[in-house]
Amino acid sequence: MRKPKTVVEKIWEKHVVHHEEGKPDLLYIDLHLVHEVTSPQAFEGLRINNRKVRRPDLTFATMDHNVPTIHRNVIKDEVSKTQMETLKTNCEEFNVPLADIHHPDQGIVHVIGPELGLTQPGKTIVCGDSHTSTHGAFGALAFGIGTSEVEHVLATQTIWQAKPKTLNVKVNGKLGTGVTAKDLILAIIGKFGVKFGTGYVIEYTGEAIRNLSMEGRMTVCNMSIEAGARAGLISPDDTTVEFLRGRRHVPTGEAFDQLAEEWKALATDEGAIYDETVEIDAADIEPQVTWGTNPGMCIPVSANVPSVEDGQSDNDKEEIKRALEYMGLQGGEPISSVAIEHVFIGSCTNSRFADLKKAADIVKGHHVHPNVRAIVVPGSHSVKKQAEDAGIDIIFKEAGFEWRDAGCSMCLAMNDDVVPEGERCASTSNRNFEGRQGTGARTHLVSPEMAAAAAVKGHFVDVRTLGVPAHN
Ligand SMILES: CC(C)[C@H](C(=O)O)[C@@H](O)C(=O)O
Ligand code: SF4
Repeated sequence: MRKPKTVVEKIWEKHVVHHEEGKPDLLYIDLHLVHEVTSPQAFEGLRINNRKVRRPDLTFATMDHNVPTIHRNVIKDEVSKTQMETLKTNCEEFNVPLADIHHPDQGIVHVIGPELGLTQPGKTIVCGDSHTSTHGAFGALAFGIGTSEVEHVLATQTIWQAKPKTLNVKVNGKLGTGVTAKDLILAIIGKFGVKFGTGYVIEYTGEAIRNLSMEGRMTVCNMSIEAGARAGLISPDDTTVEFLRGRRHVPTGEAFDQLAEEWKALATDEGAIYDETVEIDAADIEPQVTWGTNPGMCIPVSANVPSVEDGQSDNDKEEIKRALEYMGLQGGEPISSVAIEHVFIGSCTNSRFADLKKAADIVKGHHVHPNVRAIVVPGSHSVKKQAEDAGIDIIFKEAGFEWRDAGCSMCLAMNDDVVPEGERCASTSNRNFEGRQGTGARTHLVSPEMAAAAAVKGHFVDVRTLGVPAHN
């Protein structure tokens, strides 16, 4: 009998171009996604060395980090403006397809890849961006790379990579009503820490993962990097196939059916061996809120913010102390008593149509709290359009939310959408580091549903008490 293999092993074997014992492998790359922040020096390197982009047809660029999400034509920041102009010039010169700021395909790079069907099971996918792990939701091996590696991939369509170890994160049972994929990944990182994935590619398995929609799976894989992992992925199944059916860059008819069978055959075989396995029970998970300055510093919405004395070691205590100080919290107060001034619904973690729809379901018939400024930033132009066609923009606007154009926006302070110093934001993004949403800004990571509920109440609240429809 054939030796059972993991999805990672199967993809790896199909992509090794050169192997030498004890050295990294040279891997073929099927899809290279490019954005304006990490590509300028890479293209410049090609120019200096008089090289071409080897496979422009396997390369796709967009503008996301720097783009304004209102007044599209007014780019105030000089660096942002230069980076966007440079990407345009580079894509023209090197023949790389580009969805620029005004293009109907524009959006956050990790939202548009799947949306266009560029992201497919079994592919090796890279991008000069750490959240490339998002694409792993499709059973692709997708990871972020640095700018010098971007240049290498542009020039050769390959990359040197040491074969990673595999870590099975098995999620048993079912998530409760009102508990989302975002709560799941926050709870995983909260339980095992922000370093437990270091050196591994995580494969998420188990009943709760199988039951997730593709949007939910993308949310989970997106945050693999916040667990320290190289990448995170989920074996392809019928959910994956159905999401991709009919998308622009996938074949149709019989060719699709054949491809779908190949995709499903990539799933990890029964009995395959992982280097490590951890397990968690979905039923134990409550809606989560981060209280501190890394995504592992999260607690259930019913819990109290930890106090310095709760630290297990001196180091722990020091970390808690610093985080409490930065976050302007005492320690010991219920997280639900913490008032917020901003709500951001967006980012590559939670800005897809399904995310916006679920947030809108909570908001409907309510109004944003008078002390709160709330914005919704669709992940792509096409998400925006889909939401508008469904009337979701109206629900948000009537409730007092701002309805913006697509981009990374308030996820990171690289554009005009910034949280002012000392102010607090409930955010559906993936990073709550010091200064992430602006100098001195205080970020609390939550699900779209929890963000919507906080916008209405002006403080964190268990969304389940507002009566939420059953979905993940
Ligand atoms: C700007 C980019 C390099 C960065 C990343 O790699 O993740 C950004 O997307 C982020 O989320 O911090
Ligand atoms: S939305 Fe945020 S996390 Fe995602 S790519 Fe943009 S800046 Fe990075």
